[in-house]
Amino acid sequence: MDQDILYHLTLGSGSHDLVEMFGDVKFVCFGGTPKRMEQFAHTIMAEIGHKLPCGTTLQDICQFSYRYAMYKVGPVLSISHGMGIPSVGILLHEVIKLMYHAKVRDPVFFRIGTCGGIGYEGGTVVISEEAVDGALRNVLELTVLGKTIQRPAKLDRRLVRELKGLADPEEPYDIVTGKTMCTYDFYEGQGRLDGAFCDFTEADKMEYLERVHKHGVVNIEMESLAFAALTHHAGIKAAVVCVTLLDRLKGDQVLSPKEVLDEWQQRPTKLICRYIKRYLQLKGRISLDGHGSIAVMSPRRFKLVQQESETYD
Ligand SMILES: O=P(O)(O)O[C@@H]1C[C@H](O)[C@@H](CO)O1
Ligand SMILES: O=c1cc[nH]c(=O)[nH]1
Repeated sequence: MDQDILYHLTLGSGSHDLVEMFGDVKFVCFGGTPKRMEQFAHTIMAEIGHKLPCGTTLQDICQFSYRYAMYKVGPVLSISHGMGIPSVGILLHEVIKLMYHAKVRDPVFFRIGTCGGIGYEGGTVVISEEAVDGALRNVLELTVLGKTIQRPAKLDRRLVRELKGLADPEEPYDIVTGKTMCTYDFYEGQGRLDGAFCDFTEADKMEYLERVHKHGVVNIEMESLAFAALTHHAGIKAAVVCVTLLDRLKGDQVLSPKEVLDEWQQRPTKLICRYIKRYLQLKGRISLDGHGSIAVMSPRRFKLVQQESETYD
C-alpha cells in the first residue's frame, strides 16, 4: 500500500509521521473505558515522572475518531477498547499495524480490565494465565472467507510470573492467577439470570459456573480471548490483569457502590504501573525514585540495574 489509513484511530502512514510520534513506545495499555485510560495515563505520568512540554496537557490522540481514546505518556500508550471481542479486535489490528509503521520493536501489551470473579470476592486482582471461550476452548474462533478458523489464545507465562512477583503483601486484597473465560455477552453468555431473557434455571447456572471453576476458570470477562489470540499471532508479549467486581458464585448483579468500584479499578492499574516503572528503572530510563534520568544514578547502581534488567528482556 502507498499509505495505510488506520481508520478507527484517525491516523495514517501517509498523513502522520508515525515513527516520530510513536517510535519510542514500549508499553501499550488497553482498558474498556476512555475515562479509565485517561486516568491511567495521568497515573503513569506521575509514577515515571514524565514531563509534558511546557504549557501542554494530555490530549486524546484519537478524539475525532469518536470510537477509541488514546493517550501517550513517553514510552506508554493508554488506549480504550470499548466492550467485547469485535471492538478490541478491530483496535488490535490497527494498533499492531501502528507498532509496525512506527518501527517499534518488542512492545508489551497489557489489558487492564474488570471482570466477574468465580470463587473470589469483589476487589480481587486476577492475572490471566490463558483465555478460554464459553465452551472452555483455548482458542479464538473466527469466520474468515466463510471458513471457521481457530487461533490459540495464549498469554506470556513469564510475564504472568513477573507480575505476580510484584504483588505487595501489604495491600489489603489478593492477587491471583488462573484461567479467564471470555464470552460474547455479559448476560446469558456469562450465565446471568438478570438479563432481559433467562431460559435456564438457577440450578443450571450454578452447575455451569461450578463446572468451569473446577476446570481452573477464576474469572469471566469479554476481551481476553481476542487479546491473547491476536497478540500471540503477532508475536507480541501480552498480559491481562482484571479486578473482580463480584463473586459470580454469590450473585449476578454488580451491587457495590460506585466509589468502591472506582477504587477497585485502580488495583490492576497499580500493578501494571509498578511493572512499567520497574522496567524503566532497570533499563536506566528513569532513576530509582521514579524521577529524573540515568544521570542521577551512581555508576555502581547503574551497573547493578543493568545486570538485573537482563531478566526483563
Ligand atoms: O475493561 P472492561 O471493564 O470494559 O472489561 C469488562 C468486559 C466488558 O467490556 C465490560 C462489561 O461490563 O467490562
Ligand atoms: O461480571 C462481570 C463484571 C465485569 N465484566 C464482565 O464481563 N463480567
